Amino acid sequence: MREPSNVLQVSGLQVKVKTAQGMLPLVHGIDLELKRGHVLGLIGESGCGKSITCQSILQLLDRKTIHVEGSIRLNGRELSELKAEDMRKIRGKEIAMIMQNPMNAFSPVFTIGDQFVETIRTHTALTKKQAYDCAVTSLHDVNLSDPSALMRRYPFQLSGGMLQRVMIAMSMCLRPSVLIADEPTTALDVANQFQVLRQLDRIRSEYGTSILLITHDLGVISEMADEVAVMQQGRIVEKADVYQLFDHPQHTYTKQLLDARLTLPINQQTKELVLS
Ligand SMILES: Nc1ncnc2c1ncn2[C@@H]1O[C@H](COP(=O)(O)OP(=O)(O)OP(=O)(O)O)[C@@H](O)[C@H]1O
Repeated sequence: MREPSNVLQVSGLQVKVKTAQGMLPLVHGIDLELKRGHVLGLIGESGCGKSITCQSILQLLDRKTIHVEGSIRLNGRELSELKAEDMRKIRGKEIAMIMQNPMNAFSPVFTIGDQFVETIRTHTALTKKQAYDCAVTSLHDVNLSDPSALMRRYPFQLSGGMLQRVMIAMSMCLRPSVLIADEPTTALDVANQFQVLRQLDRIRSEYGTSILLITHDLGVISEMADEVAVMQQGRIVEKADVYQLFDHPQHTYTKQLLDARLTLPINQQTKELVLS
């Protein structure tokens, strides 16, 4: 069988932050490959550089204080050379992100409905009515009750977990080739974790979207990921197929992460729900 091609190819990504003491490296030349329709899990301790890696891929970091080097190819197109304006057109439509702090992704002065419909219409040829209908249907699919009322609310009236689900619903309408999901289930209760994972899996299987999934929950990784990259202090220390990683971890740090999982009561309920 032919191997699926890489939709996202990150090579030699370095991120440095300007400090009073000079440039401080946060990410040390990492490589990541995400295949079409696959889920790549990115795991590692808090502060190891997972979120900053994702924000670099999407060029969301402040260029005045953070310096990014390396190649980021999306469907063969080099993103690091694009102008900010061109990158804005790609973000959301071709590569989207569900943020860990979703409040930052919304403007406080417009309703969820205005922002949802506007985002869809910026990237698609849908009419206002079609965009509204798509929004309501997908909000319902991510288990948000009374979607029509929710469309009239402002971001500050929703919890972080609700806003994350609004972002997933937007992706269901936009169907990007790559979706970066940064801790998409952390802020949710068990039933909603299950619902979100199911919808992410649906985005992948129905639209062929590739997902870069960041989570501390190894139960979620074992259920969702095809490949896994393990990050430690700004470096990728191990990359493997999910079965290989769980059954035959190679790096000491990976073994420590897996051992910690055996001693912690990690989200067994979610795992059982996903498996059922
Ligand atoms: N905008 C920023 N400016 C300067 N330093 C930053 C910025 N964002 C993150 N950092 C630093 O970069 C390092 C990596 O942070 P990052 O948020 O990527 O970690 P993470 O692996 O995603 O952690 P967590 O799992 O807790 O979300 C940390 O030392 C953090 O303090």
